[in-house]
Amino acid sequence: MVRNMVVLGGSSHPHLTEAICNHLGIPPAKILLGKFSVGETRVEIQESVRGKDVYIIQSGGGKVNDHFMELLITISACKTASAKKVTAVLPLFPYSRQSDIPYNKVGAPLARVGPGQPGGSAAAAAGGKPGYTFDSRPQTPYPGQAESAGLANGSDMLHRQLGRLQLDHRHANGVNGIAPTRQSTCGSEDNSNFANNNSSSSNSANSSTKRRSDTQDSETSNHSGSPLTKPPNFTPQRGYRQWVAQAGTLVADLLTCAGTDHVITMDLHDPQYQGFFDIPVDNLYGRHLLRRYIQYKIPNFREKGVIVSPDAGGAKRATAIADALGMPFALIHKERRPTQISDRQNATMMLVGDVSERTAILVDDLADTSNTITRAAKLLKKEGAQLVYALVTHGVLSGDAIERIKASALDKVVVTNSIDQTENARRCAKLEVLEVGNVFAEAIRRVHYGESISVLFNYD
Ligand SMILES: O=P(O)(O)OC[C@H]1O[C@@H](O)[C@H](O)[C@@H]1O
Repeated sequence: MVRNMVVLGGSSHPHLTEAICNHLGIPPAKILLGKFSVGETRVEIQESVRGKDVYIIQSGGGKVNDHFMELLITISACKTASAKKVTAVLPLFPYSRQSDIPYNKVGAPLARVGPGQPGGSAAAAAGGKPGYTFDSRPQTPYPGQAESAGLANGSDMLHRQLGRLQLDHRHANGVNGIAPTRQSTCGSEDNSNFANNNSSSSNSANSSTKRRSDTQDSETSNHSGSPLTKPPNFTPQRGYRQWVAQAGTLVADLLTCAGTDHVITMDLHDPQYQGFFDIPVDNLYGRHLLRRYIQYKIPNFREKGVIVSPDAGGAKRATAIADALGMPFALIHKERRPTQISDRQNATMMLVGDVSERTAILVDDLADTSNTITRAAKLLKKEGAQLVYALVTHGVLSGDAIERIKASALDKVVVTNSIDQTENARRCAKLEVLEVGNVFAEAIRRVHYGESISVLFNYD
């Protein structure tokens, strides 16, 4: 029984709150969570937290925005009720993939587009249904874009902002017989290289603004008489997305403003996200759980197994497990250049390493749509793997993820219950769930008594 501690559970994951409280030997505090008919969140803490250390359990899956708002209100309620210290326990940190720029495979927001629009798939065009694109929407501003239908249909505010950023359409297109030699920072491949070389790949507003004014300077000099050539055809460049919100900073600020004194989380997608806070953030590792699963549940893992990272970003995490278990390692490289490979599904993935006749064990921090792990599994089987496991810390499994897994080459998907998996496990026999309640309970206990958290990172 721990003293002077209150554990409050948000509505995202009651099972985990219960598991944590069981380990700590205290009941969860009474809290009323609901909604007013207008949809606003209602929180009422039904017991005293005065002078107590409060731990609020709320995870980032499911109705993530509602859960986050509920968390902020609960933190604030604890503070105004004179709690001594408030710790937000976020097994999956919400918005953690938006710590810098919006996530996706190529670094631009995944957007729905209508048939016939740039980026709309052929299938979408044929079926008349909207498709999805990894292109930035709205597109990177470029000369003349204000006249395009896409922008005309966009919000007025965005339109105005983009309009301010645009170069003179007539200059860029050589109307009036004047065309700049280097017309824009956000145009052709050539120009994109030019911009990157001069900006150390920074996307910040300042550097972007600077690049733009450099360009305008160069245009002016062109006007003053140097020989001018027709610019290359303009294609919008990926990468410059000044108008896209960087929600990670906002989320960190909101938590701090609401009154959070401490954050406990697990396997942050980007560990550097901790640096967005000026309060302590304990980022627990899920890999110990995954490692133990391999040791105790995967037959002949040492002789037959190979750890695979589905992308370069997860290589460090995967090699840590491979090294600890003395296992070989393979990497799937996502090739973004066009190739002649006829199998379009796998055209952008290449395997580095040998999985032939082996049990391939994919390791990743999270599976959301499960596109990554299902595509990786297909490739691994094609390369001769006998069995494919996917071991991921956070099973977000949104949208059609469960159907995708069921239909995939994956033999087993192992996730922790950092997000509630009750329904997913019921729907998918391939899914196995590891308990994280004990890990979080021990972290909470250690934080509460001022004991070392790092020992939690070292256990086998
Ligand atoms: O392909 P889905 O499951 O949607 O997304 C999961 C991938 O996206 C990345 O951020 C994760 O690290 C993982 O590799």
